[in-house]
Amino acid sequence: MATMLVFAFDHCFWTMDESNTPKYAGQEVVFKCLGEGILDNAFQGYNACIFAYGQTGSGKSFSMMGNGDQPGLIPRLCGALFERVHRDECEAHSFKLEVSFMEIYNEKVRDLLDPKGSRLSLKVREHKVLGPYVDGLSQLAVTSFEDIEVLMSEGNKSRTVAATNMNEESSRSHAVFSIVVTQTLYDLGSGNSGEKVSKISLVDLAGSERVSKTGAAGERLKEGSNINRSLTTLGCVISALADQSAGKGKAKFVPYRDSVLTWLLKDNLGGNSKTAMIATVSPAADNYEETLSTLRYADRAKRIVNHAVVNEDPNARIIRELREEVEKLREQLTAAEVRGLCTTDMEERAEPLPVKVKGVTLENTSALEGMSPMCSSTTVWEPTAGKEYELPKPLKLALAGSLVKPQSQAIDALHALKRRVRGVRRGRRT
Ligand SMILES: Nc1ncnc2c1ncn2[C@@H]1O[C@H](COP(=O)(O)OP(=O)(O)OP(=O)(O)O)[C@@H](O)[C@H]1O
Repeated sequence: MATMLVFAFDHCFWTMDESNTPKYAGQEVVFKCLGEGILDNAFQGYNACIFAYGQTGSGKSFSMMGNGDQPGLIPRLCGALFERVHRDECEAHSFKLEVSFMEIYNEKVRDLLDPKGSRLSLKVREHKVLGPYVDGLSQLAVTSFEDIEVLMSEGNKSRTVAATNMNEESSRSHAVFSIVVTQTLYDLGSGNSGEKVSKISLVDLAGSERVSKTGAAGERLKEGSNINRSLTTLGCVISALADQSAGKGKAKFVPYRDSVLTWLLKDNLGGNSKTAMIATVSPAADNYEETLSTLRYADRAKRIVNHAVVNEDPNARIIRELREEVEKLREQLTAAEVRGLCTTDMEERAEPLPVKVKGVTLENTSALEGMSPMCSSTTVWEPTAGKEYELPKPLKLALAGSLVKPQSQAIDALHALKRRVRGVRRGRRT
């Protein structure tokens, strides 16, 4: 009897035949599904990560980097990142973007953006607060998408690739492309500022493979066993974290340190990061074992629950909260204007007042239902009728039979906001 295996996933992208338009999910579709969410998270101040896992030749590099005609997630993300930066940049909000690109080859870290082009391996160290990091890794400031494009292309050229039986240009290393986005928020009134930092890590893993299939010998064999070692450790880390998330082994040891890859991705795998995994599988007939193994990996990874937090300092948090409040108030005011509901009367009233329209007093203001008047304090302009109605003071309009006072609520909230700002400033002075 056939066994049915069930695997969980969030999206499935079919990329086998471009001519099959209804089914085919191109690079743009993958970006819209995964990339845009990751970008939103990063702008909110969360760390974010996408990593691609799969058998050699199954499309990891294609998904992450793509090619000239079909750019993958990394270039699309970078393009969209700059679009948003240019849209949001203003006097009260500035951005700093820094890029690094490294590969982990035979358990050693190499800087793919080293200006001197040295192939020296760099040391991994641990910071008490920030966790594991690569000592001496270039972190280059970029101000445009073109800057990033140049760095990407330089880095890709330096990557260790080789031909195997299964892929002419097989990545023999794990590549980690990172962008650190630092947002500075300024409170123009008080001159205070705060920072929000997020790190986006985009990881193209080396292919999982069976030595017999890749035809590896000599140097390729050594690479292969190191690749498999780090991917096996990744599997163990994912399993331990999945068990922890399921409450099965709270104190279960997570072997992050058993490979450089898992050590450096510690936060992305089980900590402060919103992480997505792309599992690539190939339709070739004899790939059953590899496909099964990839799906098992992905299924376990999906069970991990990370605990991401917004990386912001206290000043940035206060400025953000105040801005959110101002935004909410603006929305309330706009909604009031759009719905034509306004009041010059700050006091609560249970009943609508009679409204005088061109000398005629309307006892029931629901007669104005369906109109969309634009209000000033004493007149109502009804654009479709081309008429201006004069209104007595104090005034309150009730459309659709309901009495609301959005403007007064908004003003109350603004007063509360001002009191809070004053309180914050006073608190900071003392
Ligand atoms: N969805 C796809 N559409 C078109 N071409 C693809 C697709 N996926 C992969 N390819 C092509 O297949 C070849 C192998 O893909 P790729 O290099 O991305 O595999 P990989 O998983 O990164 O392999 P490795 O682990 O050996 O580096 C490349 O020439 C790539 O352009």
